[in-house]
Formats: sequence, C-alpha cells, structure tokens
Amino acid sequence: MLSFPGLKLSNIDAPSAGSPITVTDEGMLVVPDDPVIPFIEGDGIGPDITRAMKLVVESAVNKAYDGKRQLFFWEVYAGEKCNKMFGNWLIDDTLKAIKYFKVAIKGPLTTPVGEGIRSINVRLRQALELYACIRPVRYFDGVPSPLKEPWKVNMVVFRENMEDVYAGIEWPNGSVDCAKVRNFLTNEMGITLREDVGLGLKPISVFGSKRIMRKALKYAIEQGRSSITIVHKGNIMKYTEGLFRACCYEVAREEFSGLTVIEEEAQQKATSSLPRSKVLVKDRIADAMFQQILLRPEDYDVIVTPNLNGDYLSDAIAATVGGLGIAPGANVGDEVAVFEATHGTAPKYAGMDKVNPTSLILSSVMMLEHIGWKEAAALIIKGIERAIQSRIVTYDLARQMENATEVSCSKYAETICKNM
Ligand SMILES: NC(=O)C1=CN([C@@H]2O[C@H](COP(=O)(O)OP(=O)(O)OC[C@H]3O[C@@H](n4cnc5c(N)ncnc54)[C@H](OP(=O)(O)O)[C@@H]3O)[C@@H](O)[C@H]2O)C=CC1
Ligand SMILES: O=C(O)CCC(=O)C(=O)O
Ligand SMILES: [Mg+2]
Repeated sequence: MLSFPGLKLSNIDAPSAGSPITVTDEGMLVVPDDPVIPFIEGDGIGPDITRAMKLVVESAVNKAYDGKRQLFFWEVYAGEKCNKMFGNWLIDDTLKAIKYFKVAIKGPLTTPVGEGIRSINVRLRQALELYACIRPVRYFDGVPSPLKEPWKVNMVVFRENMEDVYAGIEWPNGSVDCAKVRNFLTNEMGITLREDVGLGLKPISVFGSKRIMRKALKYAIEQGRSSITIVHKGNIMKYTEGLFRACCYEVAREEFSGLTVIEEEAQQKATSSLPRSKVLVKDRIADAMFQQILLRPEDYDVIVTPNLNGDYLSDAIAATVGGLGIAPGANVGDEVAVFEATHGTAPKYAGMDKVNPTSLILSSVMMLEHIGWKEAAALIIKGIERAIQSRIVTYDLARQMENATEVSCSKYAETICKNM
C-alpha cells in the first residue's frame, strides 16, 4: 500500500497506485505523470456513463503518451451507493480525498423533490468551495438541433455555485421554524404573509458575486473571447440579482479597466467599432436572455450569472446543440476542481446501457485540459467528432438524425476509441 502523507481515511482504503496532484503557493497545479483521480460513480445512469468515460480517457491517455503518462482512477463514494455501503449519503473520506488529490470527476447524484435529503451535489460544491460552475456549450458538426444555424452557438456559462436560492436555506410550511421566521418578518419588518407559506432565503453577497465575475473575466481575457454578458433579474430582485449585476460591473471597471469595454459606455460614445483586443461587458435580464440564446446566439460568448439562472440557462443552451447528452461541466474553486456533466441521473434509463455518455466524456476533456494533458484531450474530441460524423450515436441523437445507427452507451464509447 502506498503512503500519502497527511491523508487520513476512516472508511475506505487509500489508492493502491499513483501520485497526488499538488498546488503551489501561487496556486499553480503540479501534475505528476501518474496522477490519482478520485471519481464518484453517480446514481441512475451514473455507472453506465462513468464506465464509458473511463474507457475513453484511459484509451486516449495511452494513445497520446504511450505509457509515459497514466491516470489512476480511484473510487470514492457519495449518493445512493455511499448510503448503501456506509449509511451516509456523503462520507468525510470523500471530501478529504478530493481536497487532497485536487482534481476529481463525478457522475450525477439523485436529489428527491419536495422532501428528503438536500442535494449532495450542492453539498460537495459548498464543502469544497467550488464557487464556479463552468459549462461550455459548443456545436459538433452533424448533431441535430432545433436551431437553423446551430454552429453559431459557442457560449461558456459561468454560474455562481454556492449562493442564491440554491443554497437551500428554507423552512417548510407549518413548521415551528417557518412560523418563527414569519413572526419575525411580521413583527420586526412589517411584512404581511399568509399563514400557510413556506419560506426560503436568497443570499447573494458582494464577495461571491465579485469572485465569480473575476474568474469569468480572467477566462474571457485569457481565451480571447469577445464578450461577457451578466445575466440577472435585477429589475425585480433589486438587492440580490441587482447587487450581482452591480458587483460584476464594478469588477470590470475597477480591476480590468484596460482590458474591457462596457457596452452602455461604448454606445454613449457612439463608438462604431469596438477595440478587438478588449472584452465587451454587457448585461441582459434573464427572461429576455432565454430568447436571445435562440434568436441571436452569435451575440453571446461568456455568460456570468447567479446560481439558479445558470442552472436553467445551461440546460436551455445545451438543447440548442443536441441536448443534455452532450453538455459538459466543471465545478472549480481556487485549488480543487470536480468535473461533472450538466445533466442528472435520468432514472428511467438507469442500468440500460443506453444514454449518451458524451457529457461526462467532454467533462473529462475539460479535466485533461485543466491538468495540461492537451494531446489526450484533443484525441477524445477527434473521436467524438468522427463518431458523430459517421452517424454512430446513442438514442438521443439517433432519434433526431436521418440514417443514424443507434448504439448503446458502451458501444458508442468503443466507437470513440476506434476513431481517435
Ligand atoms: N449534477 C447532478 O448530479 C445533477 C443531478 N440531478 C438530479 O438528477 C435527477 C433526475 O433529474 P431530471 O430532472 O430527470 O433530469 P436529467 O438531466 O437526469 O434527465 C432529464 C432528461 O434529459 C435527457 N438526458 C439526460 N441525460 C442524458 C444523457 N446522458 N443522454 C441522453 N439524454 C439525457 C433525457 O431525456 P429523454 O427523456 O428525452 O430521453 C432525460 O430523461 C434528479 O434527482 C435531479 O435532482 C439533476 C441535474 C444535475
Ligand atoms: O443537485 C441536484 O440534484 C441538481 C443540480 C443541478 O441541476 C445542476 O447542478 O445543474
Ligand atoms: Mg441543472
């Protein structure tokens, strides 16, 4: 058994091979040639897509580096499997392991509606301070789309990942705590509420809003993206979403002034052409944004938005380029990153070896790029592009394509490997 100094696990064994990724004091990743990558298999379709993802990643790494580099996937536990094994939906070992090894990948985890446990996905993001949910959406040639010109879609959603109504601070109607909060609001704040209300809080802070804007703007500048759009409902929720918008503009003006142009200011100066080297910063109200992504996708590039808007928007934008089967993501903090698909557990397809694993496979591409293994990442993209072009796809794409060959999740993963 290898020893990993400082890693103290109570319920699971340490990895039997590999070395940890570390982070320097300046926040730079140091990646060995044999990194340990903790993974959570996930509920529902999780086991099927995780198996497919591991096959594709291992095959790409092998092909790209011919044994000189190797990933060591190591299972850690959360969700239904974890509850069955340990009587707990999320064990401390999983959090310790991900913190220790810095980069992890996960399948989707179930959250019951209207009752029961709170989201384990959200708990992971909060416990590991993964404040940015990054979801790039791009078009793959040949994928069926409801848009006339889907190739114009190329957006990256930066969703604030720890605050907003998503933080889960709420009280059920009829509970003692709900009555306490209602009484406080009535007696201290003069707010009239029906007796049968359920109540929740929408915390949005200056710190959290500025932090996600900084991350999104840095990305936009480093990647040479043309614009960043702040998406909010600040007309109605003035002191939460309105605050978010104000904080984002403040970061752009005060911390990135030479590198950004504010749309409103450019319009006032009647500037006909914007300097190409600068990122255009603009904002849109959330409801209008949902029609903009369908009607004028070419006008939008990086998007920064509070948690719930980002949740809705990322699924909606994914639909324009083929749906949830093809929508990757990453939850990123200052040191740790956990990669996961945009979609959930799709319970009706659990264990059927049927769904599209591309979302999780593209999440693994983001992971390989994050650790600097760009050659392996490029091979996977090539494999996906060729599989789609040859129309060998899973049910979700096959049902919208002409002359497609529908294959299972595992066969599709093998097709990607053959096409690398
Ligand atoms: N990060 C996470 O772990 C997430 C977890 N969840 C959780 O997942 C559970 C189920 O949520 P639900 O609302 O049904 O949303 P899902 O995203 O799980 O599924 C909704 C529909 O999207 C399509 N879909 C999803 N994934 C794929 C895929 N890989 N390939 C092809 N099609 C896909 C299917 O459409 P069709 O029926 O048309 O074939 C599916 O029925 C809930 O408990 C929810 O809380 C949800 C989102 C994220
Ligand atoms: O945690 C969940 O169950 C849902 C999460 C979700 O929809 C998302 O993060 O996009
Ligand atoms: Mg979602």
